[in-house]
Amino acid sequence: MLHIQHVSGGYAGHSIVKDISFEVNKGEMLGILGPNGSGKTTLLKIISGILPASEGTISIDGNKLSEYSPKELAKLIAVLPQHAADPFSYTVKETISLGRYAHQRGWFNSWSKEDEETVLRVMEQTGTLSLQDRNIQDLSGGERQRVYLAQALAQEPRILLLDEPTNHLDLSYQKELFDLLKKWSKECELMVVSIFHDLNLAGLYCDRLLLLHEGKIVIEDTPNEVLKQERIQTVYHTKIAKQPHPKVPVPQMVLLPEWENEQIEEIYQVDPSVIQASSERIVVKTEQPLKTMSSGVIGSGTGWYQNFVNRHVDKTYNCSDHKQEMAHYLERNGFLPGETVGMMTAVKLEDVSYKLYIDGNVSIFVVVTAGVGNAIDASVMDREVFDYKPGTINTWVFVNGELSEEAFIQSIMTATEVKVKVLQNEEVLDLNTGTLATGTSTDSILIAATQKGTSIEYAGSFTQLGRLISRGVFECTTEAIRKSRLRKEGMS
Ligand SMILES: Nc1ncnc2c1ncn2[C@@H]1O[C@H](COP(=O)(O)OP(=O)(O)OP(=O)(O)O)[C@@H](O)[C@H]1O
Repeated sequence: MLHIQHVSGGYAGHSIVKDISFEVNKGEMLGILGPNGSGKTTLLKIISGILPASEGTISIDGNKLSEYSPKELAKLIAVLPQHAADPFSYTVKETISLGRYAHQRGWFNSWSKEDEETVLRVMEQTGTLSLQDRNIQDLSGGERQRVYLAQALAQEPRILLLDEPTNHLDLSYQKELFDLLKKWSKECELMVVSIFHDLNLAGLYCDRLLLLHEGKIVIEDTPNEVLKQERIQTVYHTKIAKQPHPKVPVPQMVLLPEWENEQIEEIYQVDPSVIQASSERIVVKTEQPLKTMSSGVIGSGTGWYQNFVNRHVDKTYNCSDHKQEMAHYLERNGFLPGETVGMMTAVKLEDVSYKLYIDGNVSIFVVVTAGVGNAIDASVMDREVFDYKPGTINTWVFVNGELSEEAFIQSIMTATEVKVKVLQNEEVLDLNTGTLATGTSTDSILIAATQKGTSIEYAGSFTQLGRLISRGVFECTTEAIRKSRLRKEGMS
């Protein structure tokens, strides 16, 4: 275990880092964060023994750093410094082989089979094998960085200290490097202490993070605890937002640019002028992207979208990969799938119902197409499994306002509750069970907000927005169902 206790130190009698205490266990990765000049490199230099600590103790497995000989320390600790540059004209393999120095009994003629195998292995792991005969000075910054990492790994240290190791690396090498370090730290019980400027990379790979500010520890804890929006904004003096990683349970921090504020002046409204309805599709195309939560075939989940397409398909529509087919359809018709939410319906689109609803400084634009031929009662558990059928109720609610995450979710709840009520009022039945239907098997919903203007925290049925959604979805869904039923009756 690496144990740092009340360590202070700096340059020429002036303390840069003050009263630092933390521990790193075997197999653990600790990330050091902090703004420029907060003392990260100074702390790393003190841990490696390059700079003496003016106060406090550093010990490895219970023994103080000062009790180890320089050669013993060189076996224990490897350092990958910032902007490593080599004035000598070595080949890549020679440079990496220098990492074996501390393992050799005498410098001449003592190159062992184990040394050779270790160097070959780390060259393979760091992707430097193909560069082995090149001169280190002829490499790109990223290639050189990998060579120095290989040199540090060839040392087979117990503790690896890294100062911004991804400095010159492109995205794929950043990921590869940390995937490798994570694996090594666990498998070889390596203790890794690394400085990061990229908070997201640190949050993704480190077991714990230490945040430095003006030479002192602000907090040392798990990434989720350290990466709090307020704290990072205060320490880094910049506007950021925290959000969950889409795949793994770690936080991610995103920068909020200044132009985000500037655009508040130009408030953009979504209203009936943006709709284009034909028998083939209903399109809402907005001037600016809207923050969207939806269950569309394309563009589902949360994102920013500018085109909203409800496409008519025949009742017999059957496709093994309807997502891909829909993406091709959108592309063919000039909509970029990355900017579009796409839904399908077998309902005649002439029966669409849409309207703008305004209450003071909040307004919503509701668009509903509703076919109830496939209506089902969702409370009936034991039913035969249906194939995908596009006869459906598609509900779009565009909000002119800035919605919180809660408001997005509550908008979906409110709209769904109202839809169910409309189906009851209209006495729509599940044809299989004869009970009142709650929806169809393929209903889709979309809440899209301009994220400008009035800030809206909540959208439950009792709030201003909730009441607008209740009224809008109630009226539009009722009208759309009636239109669709009338058409069917007219046809029969
Ligand atoms: N050799 C030195 N002599 C005197 N002062 C130094 C020396 N090296 C660094 N400093 C000062 O110590 C302070 C901390 O520097 P350090 O390099 O540790 O910060 P850092 O957090 O690593 O910064 P960065 O993110 O910019 O790399 C800075 O004010 C710096 O000017």
